[in-house]
Amino acid sequence: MKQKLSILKIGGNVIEDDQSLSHLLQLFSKIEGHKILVHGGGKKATEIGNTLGIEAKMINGRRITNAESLDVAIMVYAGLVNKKIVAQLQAFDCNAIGMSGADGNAILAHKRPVKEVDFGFVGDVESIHSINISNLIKANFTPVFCALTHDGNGQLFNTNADTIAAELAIGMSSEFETTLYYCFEKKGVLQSIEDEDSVIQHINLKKYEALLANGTIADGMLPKMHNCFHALQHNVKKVCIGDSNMLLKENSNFTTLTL
Ligand SMILES: Nc1ncnc2c1ncn2[C@@H]1O[C@H](COP(=O)(O)OP(=O)(O)O)[C@@H](O)[C@H]1O
Ligand SMILES: CC(=O)N[C@@H](CCC(=O)OP(=O)(O)O)C(=O)O
Repeated sequence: MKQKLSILKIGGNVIEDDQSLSHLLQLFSKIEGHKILVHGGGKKATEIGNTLGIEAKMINGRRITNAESLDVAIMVYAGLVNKKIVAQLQAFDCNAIGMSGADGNAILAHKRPVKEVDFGFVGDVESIHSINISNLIKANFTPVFCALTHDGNGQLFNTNADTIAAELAIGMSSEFETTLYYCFEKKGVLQSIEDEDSVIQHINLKKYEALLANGTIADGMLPKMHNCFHALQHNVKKVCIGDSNMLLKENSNFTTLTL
C-alpha cells in the first residue's frame, strides 16, 4: 500500500496576513505523515517591486515577467516569503527545508511558448524529479516550495504556485497516495461570491462544467479549478479547497473535488 502524502498550497491573501499565516502554519505542522507546502506570494512581489520602482506588468490578471521582475520574484518568493515560512515552521517543530524548482533539480520547466502574449520568464512545468523530493521526505524533511522553476541550463522561471502544487501532486502520486489542498481566504468554492457561507461542499466534473458555464467560477478560481481537475485526472487521489480550518479534523465546511 502507498504511503500518504499531503500537499498544501497557500496563496497571497493568507501570506499577507501575519495572523492567518501563523494559524495556518501551526495547523500544517500538525498534519501527520509526509507533507509538502507550496506558497505563492504574487501580491508581495508586486508590493516590493513597487518600492524598488519595478512596476508589475499584468495582462488579463497574469504577470508578465521581464528580467527585472524575475529578479524581484526570485528575491521575494525564494527569499523573503520562503525563509519566513521555513523559520516559522521550525518554531512549530516541523523540519522544513526551503526549495525552489532548481534546488535538488526538483522541477524542470521551459519558457512558455509565445502565442498572443509573450509572458517573458514564465515557465511551464516539464517534469518533477519525484525521487529527489521523495528522498527528502523520507529523511523527515518537509519541503517548502516557492513559485520558481528552472530549465537545467541556469535559467530560473516564474511559475504559478497553484500549477506547481498540482504538478508536484501529480509527480509524487506514482509513489504516494496524494491529497492536494488549496488553502485561501474563503471557506471554499462559493455559490455566490457575496455570501461567505455559500460553500459548495462537493464538485465533480459535471458540476464543474455547469459552474463554468453559468459564471459561478471566475477570476483566480478559474485556473485554480483547472489545476484541480488536471490533478484528479492524473492520479491525485483527492483535492480540497478551503480556508485554514479545512485542516481541522472536526471541520467539513470546505469544497471537496472528485472526477
Ligand atoms: N465561486 C468562487 N468561490 C470562491 N472564490 C472565487 C469564486 N469565483 C472567483 N473567486 C475568486 O478567486 C480568488 C482565488 O483565486 P486567487 O486569488 O488566485 O487565489 P490565491 O489566493 O490562492 O492565489 C478568490 O479570492 C475570489 O475572489
Ligand atoms: C507565472 C505566475 O503567475 N507566477 C505567479 C507566482 C506567484 C503566485 O502564484 O502567487 P499566488 O499564489 O499568491 O497568486 C506570480 O508571479 O504572480
